[in-house]
Amino acid sequence: MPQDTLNVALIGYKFMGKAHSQAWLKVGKFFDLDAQPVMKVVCGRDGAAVGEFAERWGWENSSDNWQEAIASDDVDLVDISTPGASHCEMALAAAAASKHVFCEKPLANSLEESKQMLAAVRKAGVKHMVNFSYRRCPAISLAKQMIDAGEIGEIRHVRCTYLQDWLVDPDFPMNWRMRAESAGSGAHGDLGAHSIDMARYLAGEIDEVVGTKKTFITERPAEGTSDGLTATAGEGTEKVTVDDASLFLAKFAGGALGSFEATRLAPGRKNHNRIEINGSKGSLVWCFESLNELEFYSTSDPGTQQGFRKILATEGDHPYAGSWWPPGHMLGYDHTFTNVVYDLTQCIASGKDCSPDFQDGAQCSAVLEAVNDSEKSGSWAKVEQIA
Ligand SMILES: NC(=O)C1=CN([C@@H]2O[C@H](COP(=O)(O)OP(=O)(O)OC[C@H]3O[C@@H](n4cnc5c(N)ncnc54)[C@H](OP(=O)(O)O)[C@@H]3O)[C@@H](O)[C@H]2O)C=CC1
Ligand SMILES: O=C1CO[C@H](CO)[C@@H](O)[C@@H]1O
Repeated sequence: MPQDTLNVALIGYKFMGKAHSQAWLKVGKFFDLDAQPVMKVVCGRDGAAVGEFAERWGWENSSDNWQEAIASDDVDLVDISTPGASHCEMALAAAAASKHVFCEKPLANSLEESKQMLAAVRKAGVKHMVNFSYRRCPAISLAKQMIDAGEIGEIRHVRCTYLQDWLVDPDFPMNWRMRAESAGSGAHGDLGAHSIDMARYLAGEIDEVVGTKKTFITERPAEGTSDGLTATAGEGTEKVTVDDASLFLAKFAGGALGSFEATRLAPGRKNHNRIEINGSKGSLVWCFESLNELEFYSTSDPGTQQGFRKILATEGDHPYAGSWWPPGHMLGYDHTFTNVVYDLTQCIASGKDCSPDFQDGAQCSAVLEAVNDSEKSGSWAKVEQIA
C-alpha cells in the first residue's frame, strides 16, 4: 500500500548498523522521497550497548528482543544487519508479520535458507531487497547503463578480484567471520558474494563453475571482545572453520568466461574490490579503492587516440551523483548505502519491486554453493537457476 512514512526496525548496530543508520538519517535530506523513513527501533543482544547506540544515532527506541520489536504495529520494514546465520530466522519472522524486509549480504549462509527466505517474502507479498551495496556506487550504475547501451559490445571476459589484508596477521583474533556456524564461509561468501552479484548485474547469469578454497591460518587467538571487524585476544586459541581465500572460474550463460578471486590475505590490498569486463567493442574497469572512477576503452575511438579514459562519475547526470554535491565533488563508502535506501524507500512507497531482491540473493547463494560442489567433485559444477 502506498504510504507517506516508512517505520524502520534495524537489527544489528555495529559496522553495518552504523552504515545503515547514517543512510536512514541522511536519505530524506539529500533525496526527494515519496515516504519519509522513521527510525523507530534498533535491536541487538546487548541491551546496554544497543541503548547507547540508539541515543547516539537518533533511533526512537532500542530493544534486546528483536522478535518482539519487529512484531509491533509501528514497524513497516525490518532491516537485518546481523551475521549471516541469523538472516533466515529474522527474515521469516518479518515476512510472517507482513513487514517488508531489507537484508544484508550474503542473503543467507546456505542456498537452502536463501530459498526459504525467497519463498517466505513472496508468500507474504512484502517487498524484499538484499544489500549488494556496491551496485549503488555511481560508477557501477554508470557501467550498467553503458553495457546496456552496447558501448562495449558482446561481453567475453569478466575478471573479478576482491582482495583484503585484515587477516594476514596470524595473531589477529577470532570473531564471528572466521566461524562456519555464524558466517557460513570466509572470503568466499563474504567478499565473493559481492563479486558474483556485480558480475551478474553487469554480465548476466553464471551457468557453470569450477573452483577451490583454502585456509592458510587454521588456528587463531581466541576472541576477547570484538567490535565490528576488530577484536581483542582472549585466553587460548580457536580453530578457524572458514576459508581465507576462494578462487573459481565461471562460464556465463551469455557465452563470456569469468574468473573470481577473493581473499583476506593479500598484504596491501585494503578493500580491493575490482571488476574488469572486456567486450567485442571495448572494456570497462572499476575498483572500489578509487570508487568514483570508471575506466573505459573503446575500439571506436580514432586509432591514434585509443587508450583507457577515466570517467569521474561525479557529474549531475551520473546516477545518484546529482542528488549529492556540485559536480566533481567525490562520494565515499557511506553514500552508497544512502543511495541503496533511497531506492528501497521509493520502491516500497510506490509499490514497485526492489532490485537486487531475494531472488538475486538466492541466485548468488546458488553460485557460491556450486563452487563448493565443484571443490568436492573436482570438476565443473552446474549452477542451479532460481526462478
Ligand atoms: N553490504 C556491505 O558492503 C557489507 C555487508 N556486511 C554484512 O552485514 C552483516 C553484519 O555484518 P557487520 O555489521 O559487519 O557485523 P558486526 O559484527 O559489526 O555487527 C553485528 C551486529 O549484529 C548484532 N547481532 C549479532 N547476532 C545477533 C542476534 N542473534 N540477534 C540480534 N542481534 C545480533 C550484534 O550486536 P549484539 O552483539 O549486541 O547482538 C551487532 O550489533 C553480515 O551479513 C555482513 O556480511 C558487512 C559489511 C559490509
Ligand atoms: O563489503 C564489505 C567490506 O568488507 C567486509 C569485511 O570483509 C565485508 O563483510 C563486506 O561485505
